[in-house]
This record gives sequence, C-alpha cells and structure tokens, in this order.
Amino acid sequence: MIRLENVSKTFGSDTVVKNISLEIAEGETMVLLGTSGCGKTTTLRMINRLIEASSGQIFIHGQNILDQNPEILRRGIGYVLQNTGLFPHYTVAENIAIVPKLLGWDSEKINKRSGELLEKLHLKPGEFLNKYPSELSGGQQQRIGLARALAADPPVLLMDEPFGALDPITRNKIQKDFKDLDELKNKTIVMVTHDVYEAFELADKICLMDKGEIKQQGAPEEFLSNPASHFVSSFLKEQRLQLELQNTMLSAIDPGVMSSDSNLNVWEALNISLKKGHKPEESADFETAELIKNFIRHKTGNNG
Ligand SMILES: Nc1ncnc2c1ncn2[C@@H]1O[C@H](COP(=O)(O)OP(=O)(O)OP(=O)(O)O)[C@@H](O)[C@H]1O
Repeated sequence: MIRLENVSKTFGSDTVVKNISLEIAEGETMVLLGTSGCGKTTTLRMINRLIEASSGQIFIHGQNILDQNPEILRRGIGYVLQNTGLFPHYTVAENIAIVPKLLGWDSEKINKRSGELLEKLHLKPGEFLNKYPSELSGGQQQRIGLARALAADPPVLLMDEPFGALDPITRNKIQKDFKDLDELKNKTIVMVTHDVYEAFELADKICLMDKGEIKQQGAPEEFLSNPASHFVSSFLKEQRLQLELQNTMLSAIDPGVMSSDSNLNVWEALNISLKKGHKPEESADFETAELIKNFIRHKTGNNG
C-alpha cells in the first residue's frame, strides 16, 4: 500500500534519512519510533510530499507519488499533527469541511459527515460544531484534528506525535478511543512517536530508527523476542519488563482468571492489584497476585 524504496533526505550537507526501505500493508498501522532527531518526521512528511525525498522512490497504491500533483495527493492522505494545525479563525465545522469542500461535496453531505464524525469521537455536534479551536481543551482539539483528517475518508492517514501534547490521562483516553474507532480499522496509518509504550499499544508494525537509519522493523513482539541488535535491546531495556507484562494476557499466566478479567493484560492486572492496596491474606485476588509476582520474578530473573 505504501512503499519506500531506498529513500534518503539531505538538508545541506546533512543526510538525515539514509537509504531506508519500508513497506506498510493496506490497513496496517506502522509506528515510526526513535530518539529525537532520528528522522521520523522527515520520513513521514516525505510520504505526503511536504518534504521531497532527495533520492529513492515512494509509492502509494503502487503509484509513484512524484507522478501525482502534491495537492491532489494530499487530499487522499489524512494528516494529524501534535499541535493539531487547526485554523484558529475557522470554527470546528469549517475546519472539518476543508478537504470535503475542495472535493466539491455539497453542504448537506459535509454537515452529515461532520456530525457523524464528532459523534464517533464522543463530542456532541450541537455543542462543538460552532466553537473555535481556542474554546476547546487540548484533548477536544486533538479529536477535531482527527475528525478533520478523516473527513473525506482517506485510505491513508499520517500522524505526527498525535497525542504528544496531551496530559497522560487524556492521552490514555484518546489512545483507547483511537484503537476502538471503526473509521480507522481499514486505514493504512503511519504514526510517529518517541513513546515506546504508545508504539507497542497501537502498532501492527514498528520501525525503529536511529540517526536516519532503520534499526529494526516488524511486529512489536519481535522487538522483545528477537531484537536485531544491541542497539534495539538497549533502546527497549528500561521499558522491557513493562512491555513484556503488557504483551502477556492475564489468562496466559492464570488459567482460573475470572471472566471479567480475562481481557486484561498482566500490566493492567498488576496496576489494579496495586491500586487496591492489596492485602494478600484478605484478598480474593491473592492467587492472581501471587501468579503475577512469580511471573515478574521469572522475567526479571531471565533478564538478569
Ligand atoms: N528543514 C530542515 N532543514 C535542515 N535540517 C532539518 C530540517 N528538518 C529537519 N532537519 C533535521 O533533520 C533531522 C531529523 O529531523 P526530524 O524532525 O525528522 O526528526 P524526528 O525523529 O522527527 O525528531 P523529533 O522526535 O524530535 O521530532 C534533525 O537533525 C533535524 O534538525
């Protein structure tokens, strides 16, 4: 669906993206992960031609992006930024309508679509459509930014640190809504983040970059089970235990888990247990808590 072949980008004498090749299948979410300045945003922006690659080729639906007018290309690609990029003097409705208008939709169709999107993003259309971005909270602005990107139902979505500016609670909530949103299920998504947990939570595939190069790409589990190099394992080292707990379902270590808890991962179960101020001898969850403890001992023992 999206293919980068030997793509590089040079600014002046600095090559900031070095000969990278990537393939993102239709309907897949690929997260570009890496330290600050490693070339994630540059890579993302080359896909919608906000930055032109210095060499190499990029294809979307098999078509070289250089063969398409950049304006037209961008109408088929939703783009979500950390600071939303909403136009401050446009209302929410006007912001969402930008691409549909360019595509010549009539106002009835635009209004219907805007209302439907706000509902899906848990914002009441009657309350929000006539507001200006400055009248919204950060989380609400981010939802409107997403609604704008999705308005014309583009098959491809590029997201640059979309949740980066939000406080942790709002961030978790929007991430969860993002995962549940049916609008996104069939989209091909490339998302930039430097948050390892976010990458593991949302990605089908992760591409880990460093100094303009790809260090590893693949499913999140592969980064834990089969890190490609010392760089990859040390990048994940501090987060490794949490990631392993997040990647293990509670039911995998506790076959007798209550059905209400069966969709929890071990990390979530651990946090619930800690929040309850768990008193082993008094708690009905005692056995589960012991199993979690043993699992962690086992993992930390394995990891030295
Ligand atoms: N227009 C530009 N002119 C010159 N150098 C640039 C330009 N845009 C980006 N760079 C440089 O390219 C490198 C990669 O930048 P990029 O924004 O792609 O990194 P990033 O991985 O997204 O970082 P961050 O997580 O901090 O946003 C950086 O060293 C940056 O300074």
